[in-house]
Amino acid sequence: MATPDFQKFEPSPSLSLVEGFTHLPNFLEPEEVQALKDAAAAGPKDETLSTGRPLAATPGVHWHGFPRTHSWQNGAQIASIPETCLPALHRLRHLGVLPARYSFDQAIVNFYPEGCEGIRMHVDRANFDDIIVGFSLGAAVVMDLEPLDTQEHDEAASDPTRSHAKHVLLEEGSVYVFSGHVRWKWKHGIKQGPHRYADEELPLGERTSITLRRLRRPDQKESDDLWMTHQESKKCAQNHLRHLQLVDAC
Ligand SMILES: O=C(O)CCC(=O)C(=O)O
Ligand SMILES: [Fe+2]
Repeated sequence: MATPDFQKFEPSPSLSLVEGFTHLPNFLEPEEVQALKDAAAAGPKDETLSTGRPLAATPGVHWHGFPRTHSWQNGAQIASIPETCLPALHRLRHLGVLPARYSFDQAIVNFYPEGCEGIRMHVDRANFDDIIVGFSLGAAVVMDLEPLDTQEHDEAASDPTRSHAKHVLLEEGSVYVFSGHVRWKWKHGIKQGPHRYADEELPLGERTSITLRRLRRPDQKESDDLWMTHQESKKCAQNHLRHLQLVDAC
């Protein structure tokens, strides 16, 4: 794979529509897009496939919306989702978009069939920590962002230079990062297609997103590894549970 050109991806303020939101179009190299598509097509290695959106409060890779029972192609030389995401996560860390020593332990692979209803406006659950990273594969869509606070909403709406809702074009290979204000104080969602962006109708097609998260735990240890192993993450979760039981018992 070619050496990445970090200069090319320098995040500029114009890429941040809302405080805490970073959008990096074309951030993934074509080889990375292909490797992620292959990993998504191969399906879960040993993780359970879910069709709805359960709590997903456990570490590992969770698969949502896949139309078929998707079984790992045994013996295929295909890297796992976390392994495939790592180079791009390293670049994000190098650019300062991800803080040093912040690690992930969960990925949600969402499949959106062509013309599906998208994903309703929501704030990502509080059992996930401050930073959520999303990779886009397949058809381009528009993600809507809207403040939760009606005051912020009204102020923005009365200022002609700011629209109360923001719209981001998520093309294949783009990466977005939610943290801080936008993570906790804004909601986001994707409407049913076809979408319009800059007066053009976007072609319909299937799309897969991969969002990387970290389960929130008070005793979270900092790590140089970008992906916390299952074992470490499980130990951390057990400690958290013990901590909660102790608190409950008091
Ligand atoms: O498909 C996307 O990029 C967004 C997914 C999302 O918001 C979620 O899984 O919470
Ligand atoms: Fe979300």
